[in-house]
Amino acid sequence: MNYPASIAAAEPLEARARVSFGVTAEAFTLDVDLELPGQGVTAFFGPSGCGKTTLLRAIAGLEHPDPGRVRVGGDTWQDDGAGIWLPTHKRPLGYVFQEASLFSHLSVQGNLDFGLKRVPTSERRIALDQAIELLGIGHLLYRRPAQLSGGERQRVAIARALASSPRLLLMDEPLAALDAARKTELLPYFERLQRELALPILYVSHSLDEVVRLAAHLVLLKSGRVLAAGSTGNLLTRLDLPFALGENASAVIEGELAGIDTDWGLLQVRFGGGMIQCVPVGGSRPRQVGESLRLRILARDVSLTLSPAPDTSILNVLPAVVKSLTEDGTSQTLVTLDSGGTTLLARVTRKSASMLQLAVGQRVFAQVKGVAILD
Ligand SMILES: Nc1ncnc2c1ncn2[C@@H]1O[C@H](COP(=O)(O)OP(=O)(O)OP(=O)(O)O)[C@@H](O)[C@H]1O
Repeated sequence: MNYPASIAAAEPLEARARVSFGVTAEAFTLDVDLELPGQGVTAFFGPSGCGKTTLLRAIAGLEHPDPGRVRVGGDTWQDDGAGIWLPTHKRPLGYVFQEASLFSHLSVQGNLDFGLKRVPTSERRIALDQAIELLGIGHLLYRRPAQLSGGERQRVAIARALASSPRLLLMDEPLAALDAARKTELLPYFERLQRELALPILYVSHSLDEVVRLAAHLVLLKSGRVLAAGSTGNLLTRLDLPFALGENASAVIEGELAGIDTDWGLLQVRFGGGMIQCVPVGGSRPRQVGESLRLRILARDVSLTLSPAPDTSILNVLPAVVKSLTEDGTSQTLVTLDSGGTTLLARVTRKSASMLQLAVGQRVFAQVKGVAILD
């Protein structure tokens, strides 16, 4: 896409916001001070009512934080100290909601033109046909919103947001209103957005799977405060946060495509702990050696041995060191492992942990049964 390198998000996004509603026992206060990557997807995650939407609205200028400071792509949208407050319509942002709010009396093309008209030609950083191509809606341009599926409507809403050449894309549960099949259909488009657009995307979701798949960075909110913020991989494996002990506990590996094994149809991904071979599943796009890849490994898909088994169908056996052992109070033990600087999780039975006499600092081999490619 034609976002110039200067906007290519070298500048982090800053959001300091305090917003209070009500004065009774029901009162709610959002109080955050965040510095976020200026590129890629950052997810806001947390229980219902923790302030995710309020935070997006504060950044958009739909709430007036006091105090507040918002900086995006090197521009200041709010700074109380300097007396700066840009109203929402002056902030170059796109806002995508759960329900696509398209104009029903206009065709798809008419809706897109509306987004385009908001921006003077000199400030256009994205061409309409690029937005159309990116969201795969070229064949829908003459339809009315009522003639679109829910997923198509959402793709048009995103293309319309992009047509206004935003420097920031805000997405508030954009998949929540869609059924599972439509969600699966839409996810690759979201992945394209973050891969091909050099702008930050702030993404609110209730679905941890969605967050892990799309967001390299995560902000965990609780009761209006930031409980934790950082790379998704780091937060997922932290034992003081709710993810690691959950049913779908997992680790994320940041690696690089080292080779493509065409004989066996496998991708070879190198990371700090060695090499992982994985099956390029789903509608995988063509891959290039050297590109970055994120992999997800569920704790329940990792078993441990003290020496590599000679006869096994498991391709990925990674040397690792035990970092911690946490019993869940029943029959399971969660083992955190260091594999060349990357944290992996393994869930084994308490009995197995006892039989292997697992201890912190011990060298083991992690047998990885399943690997999912995230982008
Ligand atoms: N305009 C308002 N006036 C009063 N209270 C509000 C207002 N907007 C939000 N709240 C309250 O602020 C709190 C945070 O709401 P918010 O919508 O930001 O939460 P959320 O994390 O996005 O929730 P959900 O996941 O359910 O969408 C809630 O307790 C909500 O009731």
